[in-house]
Amino acid sequence: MSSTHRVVDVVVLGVGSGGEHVARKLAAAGLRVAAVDSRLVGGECPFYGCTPSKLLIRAADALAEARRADDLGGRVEVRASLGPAAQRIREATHDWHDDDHAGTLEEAGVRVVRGHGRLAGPGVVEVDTPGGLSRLTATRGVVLNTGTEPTVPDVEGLAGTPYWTNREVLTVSEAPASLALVGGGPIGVEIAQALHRFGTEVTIVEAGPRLLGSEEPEAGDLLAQVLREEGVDVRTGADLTRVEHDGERFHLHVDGEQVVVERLLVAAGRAENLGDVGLDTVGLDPAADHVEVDERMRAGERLWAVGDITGKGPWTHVSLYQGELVVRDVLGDDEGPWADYRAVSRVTFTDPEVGAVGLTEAQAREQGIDVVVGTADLARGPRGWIHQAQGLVKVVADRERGVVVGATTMAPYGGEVLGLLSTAVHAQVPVAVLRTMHFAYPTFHRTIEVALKETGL
Ligand SMILES: Cc1cc2nc3c(=O)[nH]c(=O)nc-3n(C[C@H](O)[C@H](O)[C@H](O)COP(=O)(O)OP(=O)(O)OC[C@H]3O[C@@H](n4cnc5c(N)ncnc54)[C@H](O)[C@@H]3O)c2cc1C
Ligand SMILES: NC(=O)c1ccc[n+]([C@@H]2O[C@H](COP(=O)([O-])OP(=O)(O)OC[C@H]3O[C@@H](n4cnc5c(N)ncnc54)[C@H](O)[C@@H]3O)[C@@H](O)[C@H]2O)c1
Repeated sequence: MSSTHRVVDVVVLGVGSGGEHVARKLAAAGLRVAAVDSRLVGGECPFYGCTPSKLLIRAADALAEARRADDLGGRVEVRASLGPAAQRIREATHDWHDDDHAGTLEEAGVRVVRGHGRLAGPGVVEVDTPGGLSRLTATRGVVLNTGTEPTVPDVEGLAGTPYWTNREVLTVSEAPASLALVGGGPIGVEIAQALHRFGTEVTIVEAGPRLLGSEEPEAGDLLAQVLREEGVDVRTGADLTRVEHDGERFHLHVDGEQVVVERLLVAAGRAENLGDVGLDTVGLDPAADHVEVDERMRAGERLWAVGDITGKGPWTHVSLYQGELVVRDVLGDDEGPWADYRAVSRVTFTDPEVGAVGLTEAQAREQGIDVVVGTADLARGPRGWIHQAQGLVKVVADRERGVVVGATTMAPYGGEVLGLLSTAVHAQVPVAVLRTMHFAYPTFHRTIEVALKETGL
C-alpha cells in the first residue's frame, strides 16, 4: 500500500451539511481545503434524511388533501402510487450519487478525499483511501463533522433480520403492504403517516409513554390521536421483547401479543460517529456522547466540531449555522455574535406539523425559570375550524422577564406558523408587546394570540 502526504490549510473530516458549507466557503475565500468522507459527500440530509423524506411527505399530503375533498367539494377517486414520489427522490439524490456535492466542491477548489478518516494528533488526519493511506496536515486546523448512524436497539432476534433503517425505506419504489416501526420519534412518525397514506398498514411500537418524547406532551398525545383516527396502530409504552423473521414476514412480540408485518423499520434514535475518529489523539474522550464545543465551535487545539456530534440540536439548520460560525472564526472574525442556542427551532413534518422553538415547559422548569404557560386549541380558531384541522399552540413564558422562552405550534403548516414565535424567543420580544400585534383574520396564527392571552402576562 502506498502512502501520500499533503499540507493544506483546513481539513473537513466528515462532510455533512455544516462541513460541506465550511469547505465551500473557505475554498471560495482562497484557502487550501481537503474534505474527507467515507460515504456520500453531503451526508444524511440530502440522501437519506430531510430531502427524500420531505418529498415522500409532500406526495402523501397531496393524497390526504385529495381525500378530504370528498367531504368538501365532490367525489374524488384516489389511487395511490409511490412511483412519482420515488422518481422525484431518485432525481433529487441523483440515484444516491454525490456528484452534485463532491463535484461542485472540487470545482470550487476543494480536494475531496474518499475514505475513513481519523485524527492523528492536532491538525493531522489520516485517511484509509482505496489507494492507501493519505496523511493530511492542516495548518489552520480540522473541522470534525462526522454525524450519526442509526441505532439498533438490543432486542432479542432483531440483529440479523432484514430490517430497514431510514437509509433503506427512503429508497423504495413501492409501498409495502404492512410495516411496523420501532420508535415514535420524528423519523418514525413522519414515515408512518406518509406510508399509511400510500396504503401501507402501519404499526408504531414506541417504548416511551408518548410519541415525540422530546417535545411538549400535549403535542405527542394529540399526534397519537390524529394518527389513530387516520388508521395507524399506535402503541406507546410498548415492550418489544423479541423479533423474528420467517423468510417472508417479521413477527414482533409486543406486550405479549404478536404483530406480523411485511417490513420493519428501526427508527430508534442515532449514535454519533465518534468511536473511531482518533479523538484520543487530540486529548478528547472517544467514549463521550458529544464533542464539547465553545461558542466558536472550537473543540481543542486546531480543532472545530459541527453538526449532530456537538449535541446542540440534531438538525440540518443547526449544522449549517455552526458551519458558518467556523468559517467566520477561521477567517479571523473577532466581532461575533457567536453561538446562541436559546431559540433553536425544529419541525416534525407530520400532518398537522409540529413546530417548536426554544424550551419546552419541562426544560424551562428544570432551568429554574418561573414558568407560566398558555395553551390554545387550534380547532377553535377561525381557520382551524374552517379547515376542520387539529392542532394547538403552547407558549412557555418567563413570568419574571415577561418574555416567551419556548413555544409549540401544531397546525397545518405548523412549521411556518412557528416563524412568529421563533422571532419572539430569539429577539426576546415582551409578551405584552406581542399581545398588541395585529393577527390577520382568519389565519392559523391567530391561535397564538389566544395562547399568549392565556399566560396572563
Ligand atoms: C430520516 C431523517 C429525516 C430528517 N429530517 C430532517 C429535517 O426535516 N430537518 C432537519 O433539520 N433535520 C432532519 N434530519 C436530521 C439531519 O439529517 C441531520 O441533522 C443533518 O444531516 C446534519 O448532520 P451532520 O452535519 O451532523 O452530518 P451527517 O449528515 O450525519 O454527515 C456526516 C458525514 O460524515 C461522514 N463520516 C462519518 N465518519 C467519518 C469518518 N471517520 N471518515 C470520513 N467520513 C466520515 C459520513 O459518511 C457522512 O457523510 C433528518 C434525519 C433523518 C435520518
Ligand atoms: N423533521 C425533522 O427535523 C426530523 C425528522 C426526522 C429525524 N430527525 C432527526 O433525526 C434524529 C433521529 O430520529 P429518530 O426518530 O430516530 O430519533 P429519536 O431519538 O428522536 O426517537 C427514537 C424513539 O425510539 C424510541 N425507542 C428506542 N428504543 C426503542 C425500543 N427498543 N422499542 C421501542 N421504541 C424505542 C425512543 O423512545 C424514541 O422515542 C433525531 O435527532 C431527529 O431530530 C429530524
